[in-house]
Amino acid sequence: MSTEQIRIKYFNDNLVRADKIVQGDWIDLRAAETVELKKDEFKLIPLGIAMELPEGYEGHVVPRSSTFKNFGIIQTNSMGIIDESYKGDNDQWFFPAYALRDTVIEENDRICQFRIMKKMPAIEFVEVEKLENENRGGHGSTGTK
Ligand SMILES: O=c1ccn([C@H]2C[C@H](O)[C@@H](COP(=O)(O)OP(=O)(O)OP(=O)(O)O)O2)c(=O)[nH]1
Repeated sequence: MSTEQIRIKYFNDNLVRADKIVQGDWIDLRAAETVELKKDEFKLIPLGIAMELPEGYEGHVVPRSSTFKNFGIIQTNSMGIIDESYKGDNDQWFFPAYALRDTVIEENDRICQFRIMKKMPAIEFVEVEKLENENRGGHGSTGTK
């Protein structure tokens, strides 16, 4: 299995470096500085990294499952999308955080995780009057049991 190389820049000398990972694992990301949030406050938490993603890929950033329990924050965009073009020298990744309680996130706390994904193929929309397929029904149409 081949290994992809990703050029990464760190904005903070103290930040724990990302490890080489086993195929398929998500990669944890860390707060690059200590951030204090009051209940109901919103802040962008810097993740202290910028990357040049492999051509044709984008990055997906989501919270760790323990993030809310540990820090009382949720990610306001649910999932962060890192565009392939977001690769400038100052294109630092960030985590948009909303606090549901007073909290402190310490430098190097692992608050989220990411993976790279192949970008969608080019798509062209073709407008039609009818789709001519059977209706599946939605919003609970298959029941709960
Ligand atoms: O959680 C996130 C979401 C985005 N980004 C960075 C990478 C992304 O490429 C850039 C722009 O994000 P997006 O396209 O989602 O933002 P937008 O609100 O559409 O702004 P823009 O007009 O800059 O595209 O911000 C992050 O670091 N973390």
